[in-house]
Amino acid sequence: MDLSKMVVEIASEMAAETDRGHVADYIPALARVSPDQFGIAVVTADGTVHAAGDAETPFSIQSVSKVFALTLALDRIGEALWHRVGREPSGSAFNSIVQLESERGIPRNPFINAGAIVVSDALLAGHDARETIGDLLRFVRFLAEDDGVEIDSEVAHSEAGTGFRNFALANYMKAFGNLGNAVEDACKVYFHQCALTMSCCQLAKAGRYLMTEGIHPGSGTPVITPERARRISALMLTCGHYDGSGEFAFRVGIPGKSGVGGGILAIVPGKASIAVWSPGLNERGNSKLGSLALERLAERTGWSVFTA
Ligand SMILES: NC(=O)CC[C@H](N)C(=O)O
Repeated sequence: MDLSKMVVEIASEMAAETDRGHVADYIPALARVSPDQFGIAVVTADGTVHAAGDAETPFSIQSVSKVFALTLALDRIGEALWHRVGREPSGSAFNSIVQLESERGIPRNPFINAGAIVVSDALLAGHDARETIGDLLRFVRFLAEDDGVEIDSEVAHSEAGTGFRNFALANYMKAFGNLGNAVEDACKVYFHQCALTMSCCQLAKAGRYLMTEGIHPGSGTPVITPERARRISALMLTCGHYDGSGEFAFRVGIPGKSGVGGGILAIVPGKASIAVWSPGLNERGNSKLGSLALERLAERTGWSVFTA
């Protein structure tokens, strides 16, 4: 299998697609991004990077960051985190508030907005928001082995200025006693983590620890236990695309986490860490061409968590 050729082919197929979805416009700073872009990067177990298209262009990783925040939170807080956030797919939109009322402020999973705000709150644990944001940035730079990873403060402020739904989710959970810190601080951490800016190459490198059962390939040190790495991947498969998670699992068959910036991080255990990016989204807020590209890559490589 010639992966380098395959990613180049997929990138040129995506360039020819005319139906590219719609760029997220509810965050003003994201509305300006051109939908014409597409990038793909595949890092294999031996460390080789196969990339094509706009694979070096930085983009706002948005909800893909929920994977890294969850990893850090599990490492810091451990299993106690699961008292505050569930592990079930929500079947609802990523920013829905509906289930929180009958489920008493406990979000269904860490990959919807409400769940990620709880994770941000858990990471804060009484620390200063700036310090926590700095910790997250350093963690992602370490994972990617790249100090060029940045947080785009314009995106973070743009989102804070229009993030009424996220503030509503945080306030609602605070009312149920499921937020230990001030709503403003938990949301500040959340908005800044969403504003992490990475290229496909950086993102695929950052995701390698999930391909290698929790080991950071650069240093050989554990980022997280093998059991937790498997569980994070399980959550990516069941919850990583919100109410489009079933469809993604059906079409692609590997764990993936999407973000409204148009990025998706996908993991083939033991084989590859993949990042795709195209800013146009489908009706569930997942990258339209990113999903299509992963479907084609999975088809052509035979990669799936359902086959040996
Ligand atoms: N699905 C997403 O990527 C959502 C993240 C975005 N920052 C929001 O809170 O709305």
